[in-house]
Amino acid sequence: MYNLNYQADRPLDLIGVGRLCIDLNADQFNCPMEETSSFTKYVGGSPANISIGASRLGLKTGFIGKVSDDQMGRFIVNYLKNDHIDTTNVAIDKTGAVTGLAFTEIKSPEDCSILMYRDNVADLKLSTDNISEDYIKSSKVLLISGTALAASPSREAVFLALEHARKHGVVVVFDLDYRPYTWTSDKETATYYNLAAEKCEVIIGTREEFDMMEQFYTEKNTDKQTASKWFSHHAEIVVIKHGAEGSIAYTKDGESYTGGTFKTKVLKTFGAGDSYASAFIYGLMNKWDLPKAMEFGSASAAIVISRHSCSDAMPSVKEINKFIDHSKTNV
Ligand SMILES: Nc1ncnc2c1ncn2[C@@H]1O[C@H](COP(=O)(O)OP(=O)(O)O)[C@@H](O)[C@H]1O
Ligand SMILES: O=C(O)C[C@@H](O)[C@H](O)C(=O)COP(=O)(O)O
Repeated sequence: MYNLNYQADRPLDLIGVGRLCIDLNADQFNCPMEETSSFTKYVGGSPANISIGASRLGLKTGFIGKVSDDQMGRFIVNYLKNDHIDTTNVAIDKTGAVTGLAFTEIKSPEDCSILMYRDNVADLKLSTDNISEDYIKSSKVLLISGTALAASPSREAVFLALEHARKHGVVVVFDLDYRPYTWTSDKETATYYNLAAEKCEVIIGTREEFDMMEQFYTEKNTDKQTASKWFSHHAEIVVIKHGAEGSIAYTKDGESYTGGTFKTKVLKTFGAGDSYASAFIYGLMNKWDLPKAMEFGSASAAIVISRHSCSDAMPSVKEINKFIDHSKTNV
């Protein structure tokens, strides 16, 4: 079992911090980017997707981020507001920075990739001046994502947010969200990821993401060895995701739980991790046991990968329960 203590008096359940971007998802399937001619626009960025997913599940959600001072920035803020996400701490960049764009390529359901345009992006301009201690202490959970650590001043903003969260008993969830092209040096990447992970109660990542953090080791760690390192810091739960093979969660008391996957009609693979995280966090906040929270995460992922978008596709509790019931009656 795990031990996460949420402060009961907080008006918000979860605050996401970091990237607010745009996904431009290919309208043509089974088609390389060179031949793709049209895209549909959605709000994107891993922490944005997770926060939207959490809000759809009924968690009272806020966001700390920075958007461009243009139509794209306004589109993002309006979308969050429509999804009942508090945007009072979403700042507007005044330096002429732009919104990050993620063009998705769907060559086949198993072969998807993302082409990111992230030069001079507003999300990485988030600074310590945009971090309010009062706001952070108004939440039970703070969700951070690794990409915001890629450059200053966003990096320092996240570390300040972590400082406030630890001071005020806000449970910190870290979705590793490693995007190589936002970083310039492998060693620098691992260094900052490890420094942030030390301060978090829940760490969620893929095997490859943990491998990146462990690049200084001479031998490859097993999942169990990877997880155990963090229990000597603040971690209560470490989740290691293995794509279509499922996930495994470790708890500080030495237990581990294997999470399966649901059969689904995969349209594209991106969005799996973000939907898994939002539904898994929902389970944790409802104090479910880990197998139930992992099943809920896995079902949400199965739904989202069968749909065109990540953010817009995030399901409600009712949809996830219906999907689980339907899947169980069809095995
Ligand atoms: N092909 C698939 N079919 C069913 N579920 C999947 C599939 N791929 C991923 N999932 C679910 O999504 C979760 C996260 O996926 P994963 O690919 O590991 O994360 P990320 O998207 O962050 O790389 C998995 O643990 C699993 O539950
Ligand atoms: O995070 C981004 O900037 C892009 C996302 O919006 C995107 O759609 C995606 O890659 C989702 O990531 P995943 O859930 O880890 O597959």
